[in-house]
Amino acid sequence: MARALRLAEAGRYSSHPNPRVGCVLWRDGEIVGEGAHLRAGEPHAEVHALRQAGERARGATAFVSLEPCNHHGRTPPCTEALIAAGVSRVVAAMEDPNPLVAGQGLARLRAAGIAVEVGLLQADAERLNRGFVSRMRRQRPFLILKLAASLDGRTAMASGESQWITGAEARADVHRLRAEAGAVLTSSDTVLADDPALTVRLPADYWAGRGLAIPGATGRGSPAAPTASLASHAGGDNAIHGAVAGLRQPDRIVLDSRARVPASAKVWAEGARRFRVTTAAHAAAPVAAGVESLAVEPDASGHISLPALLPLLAQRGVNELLVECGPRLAGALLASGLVDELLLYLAPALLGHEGRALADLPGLQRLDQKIALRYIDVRQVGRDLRILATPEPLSPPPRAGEG
Ligand SMILES: NC(=O)C1=CN([C@@H]2O[C@H](COP(=O)(O)OP(=O)(O)OC[C@H]3O[C@@H](n4cnc5c(N)ncnc54)[C@H](OP(=O)(O)O)[C@@H]3O)[C@@H](O)[C@H]2O)C=CC1
Ligand SMILES: Nc1c(N[C@@H]2O[C@H](COP(=O)(O)O)[C@@H](O)[C@H]2O)[nH]c(=O)[nH]c1=O
Repeated sequence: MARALRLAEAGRYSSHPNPRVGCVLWRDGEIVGEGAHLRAGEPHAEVHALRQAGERARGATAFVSLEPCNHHGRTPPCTEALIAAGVSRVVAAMEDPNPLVAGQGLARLRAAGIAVEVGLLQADAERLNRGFVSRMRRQRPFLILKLAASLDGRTAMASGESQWITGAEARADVHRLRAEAGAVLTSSDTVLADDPALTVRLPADYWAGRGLAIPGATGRGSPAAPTASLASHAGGDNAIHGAVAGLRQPDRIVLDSRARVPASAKVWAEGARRFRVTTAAHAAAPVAAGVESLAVEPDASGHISLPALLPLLAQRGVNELLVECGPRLAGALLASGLVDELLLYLAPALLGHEGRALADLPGLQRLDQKIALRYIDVRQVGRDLRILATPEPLSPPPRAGEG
C-alpha cells in the first residue's frame, strides 16, 4: 500500500479535479502490475495496473489507495475491470468520499466474491487527497493561506512595496504550492497593488532536483506551459517511476466585490480558468475575455461572503485553494475560521513597525480572543524560514455578562 501511495504521488500536479490514486497488483510474492491516475478522463490507476499485469492479474491482490469506482464517469467502472481480470482480493486504503461511489465499489467487489479490506494506511491516503476529501465531505476546498513576511511579521512597506521580501528559493516553493493547488485566490487590492501573474513558473531543473521529471516544465526563466504528454519508462503502462505528469496551471480567482480590477491585469492572461467574484450589484460589469464572473452576496462588511463563495468553488471542482493575499483578506479569513493550513515564509529581515501587518484582526482586545495556531512543521527554505501551522478551532464569543 505504501508503494500504491507513492505511485499516487505521480498525479499530484495533474489529476485535479480527480483524486490522486495509485494501484499495485501483487501475486506470488511479487508486483505484477502498477499504475497511477494522472489526469481526469484518462484511465484510472487500476486500469493501468491491470493492463501491465495482463493474465498475471488472475488471483492477484490489488492494493489501491482509494476505493475502486463503480460508476460510469468519463471512464468505465474499475470494479468491473478488477472482476473481469479475476483479481481475488482488494485492499483499499480508504472509502471514496464521492457520494457516487461511497462504499458501492467495495460492495460490488464483495458481491462478486472478492475478499475486500479497507483502512490500510488510511491516514496517509486521506492526507494525500485532503482537497478532494474536503470537497466531497464539506462541499468546500481545503484552504491554504500563504503569507510572506519579514521576521517582525511585516508583509509590505507602508507604501505597499513588497517585492520581494522572501528569497528565490522560498518563492519557488510557493510556485510548487501553486502547481499543487487547484486554484489560487487573491483580492482586488493585491491585484491593484502588485499586478500578480499567479502562474507556475518553475524551470525543469527545479523538478529534476527533486527527482521528478516533468515534461512541459521549461528551461530556466521561461513560463511553464501545461502539457499533455507523459514521461514513459521501460516496461510500464504509465509514467510512474520517479516521474510525475505534466504541469497544469491552477485556476485564478480574484475577489473583486466592486469590479475594480481592469481587463489588462496580468491575472486575467490566458492559460488557466479565471474567475472574477463580485457582489450581485456589480456582476454585470465588464470583465476580461474568457473570465467567468461569479456573483456572491456580500457579508455584513460589504465584501464577498467567504462562506458563501467556497461551495461555489467546490462545485467548479476546486479541491485545494491557495490564497495569496495581503493582511486584510488574510485577517478576514483567519477570523472566519475557514483557513485549514497557514504557510508562513519568514525572511531574515526587519521592516519596522510602519510596515503592513501579517493579518489585520480588528476588534481583538483580550488575549483569549487570539487566533491560536499549532506549529506542524518548521524548516529553512533557502535563506528564509517556512512555518506550516494549523489554526486551532475558534473559541466561541463570550456570553453576555462574561469577560
Ligand atoms: N507579503 C505577502 O505575502 C503579500 C503581500 N501583499 C501586499 O499586501 C498589500 C495589499 O494588502 P491589503 O490592502 O490588505 O489587501 P488584501 O489582499 O488583504 O485584500 C483586501 C481586499 O480583500 C477583500 N476583503 C477584505 N475583507 C474581506 C472580507 N471580510 N471578506 C471578503 N473579502 C474581503 C476586499 O476586496 P473588495 O474591496 O473587492 O471587496 C479588500 O479590498 C499590498 O501592498 C501587497 O503588496 C499582497 C499579497 C501577499
Ligand atoms: N512579496 C512576496 C510575495 N507576494 C505574493 O506574490 C504575488 C506575485 O506573484 P507573481 O506575480 O506570480 O510573481 C503577490 O501579489 C503576492 O501575493 N510572495 C512571496 O512568496 N514572497 C514575497 O516576498
